[in-house]
Amino acid sequence: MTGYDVTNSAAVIAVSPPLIANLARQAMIDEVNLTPKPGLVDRDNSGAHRDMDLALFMCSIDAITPWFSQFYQLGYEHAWRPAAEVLTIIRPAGIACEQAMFSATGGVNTHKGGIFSLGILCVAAGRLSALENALTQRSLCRQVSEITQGLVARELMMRRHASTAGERLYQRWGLTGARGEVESGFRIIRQSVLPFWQRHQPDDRCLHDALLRLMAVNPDTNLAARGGLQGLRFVQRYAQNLLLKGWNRASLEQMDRALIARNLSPGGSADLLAVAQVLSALVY
Ligand SMILES: CC(C)(COP(=O)(O)OP(=O)(O)OC[C@H]1O[C@@H](n2cnc3c(N)ncnc32)[C@H](O[C@H]2O[C@H](COP(=O)(O)OP(=O)(O)OP(=O)(O)O)[C@@H](O)[C@H]2O)[C@@H]1O)[C@@H](O)C(=O)NCCC(=O)NCCS
Ligand SMILES: Nc1ncnc2[nH]cnc12
Repeated sequence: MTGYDVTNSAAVIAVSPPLIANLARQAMIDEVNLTPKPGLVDRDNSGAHRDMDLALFMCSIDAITPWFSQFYQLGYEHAWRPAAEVLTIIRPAGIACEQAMFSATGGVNTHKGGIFSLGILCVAAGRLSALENALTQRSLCRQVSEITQGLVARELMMRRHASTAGERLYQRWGLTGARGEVESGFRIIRQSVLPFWQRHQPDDRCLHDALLRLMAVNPDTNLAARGGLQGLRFVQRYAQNLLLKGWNRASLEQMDRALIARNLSPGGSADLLAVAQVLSALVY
């Protein structure tokens, strides 16, 4: 691992990956393999992307997921610190993980948001474990929110010059993107997805339903970056309509064609689907 060498950290213990790291890896694999997935990379096509495919996503996942154990370990080691100090401590590892992703993908941004959301989740799990708190949906999301409190104000509200898509979209339309979702403790997942998680359904139908529920409400900065607020609303309304009327594989394939034709990719909702799958494995 270049850039951020964790092997010299005395605190790093050679242990099997913690449960949360394994859950996060499996969730990333299940997300990209879910098919069809409107506008997104899946087993059938690359959605609204010309620079990535399923194989590239698997390379990205292999590069990223070893870091999840490091994130967990960092949360564990620094559990004695106030939550407000943790993000500064873990950011270098997060950025190093992004670099590992870019090295594996030849510079293509496959999982920048996924690294942030799932990475913070792993840090929070390590922190809870060190404090001997039970790992539940509520305790984990509360811990995620505590670690990132003030992130939107610090990094979006007070920033004068935008350097990323997310920062530009905040200045233009007030969209808080991944930062807002994480700082809320994954509110959209807690309120719009987990209460409806259909465990008794076949896996694909459960994940498709969850993805539509995310698309229906998530202010996804990827959609806004590609299609403006009109593009974001188009996808939200389309998903709301399918949830209202009922959907099947054919209607998802039709939505896929509609989003591809408009160059719309709900990448943020794809990341949140992986987060939702991890949380669904925990008790409430
Ligand atoms: C905190 C950062 C990650 C913020 O980055 P940024 O300033 O860019 O802000 P956002 O746009 O808000 O977020 C970046 C990615 O997060 C995903 N996302 C978007 N909206 C949401 C949402 N509402 N909730 C959750 N997540 C959201 C999305 O990521 C996915 O889409 C990307 C692929 O799609 P694509 O359209 O191809 O994207 P591009 O390549 O950029 O466009 P094209 O050029 O192809 O047209 C992919 O990243 C998916 O994951 C957003 O893109 C960052 O600043 C940061 O701090 N990073 C350091 C890491 C860190 O701190 N880690 C700590 C934890 S260990
Ligand atoms: N399957 C997918 N396609 C495009 N962007 C994504 N970001 C996360 N998962 C994705």
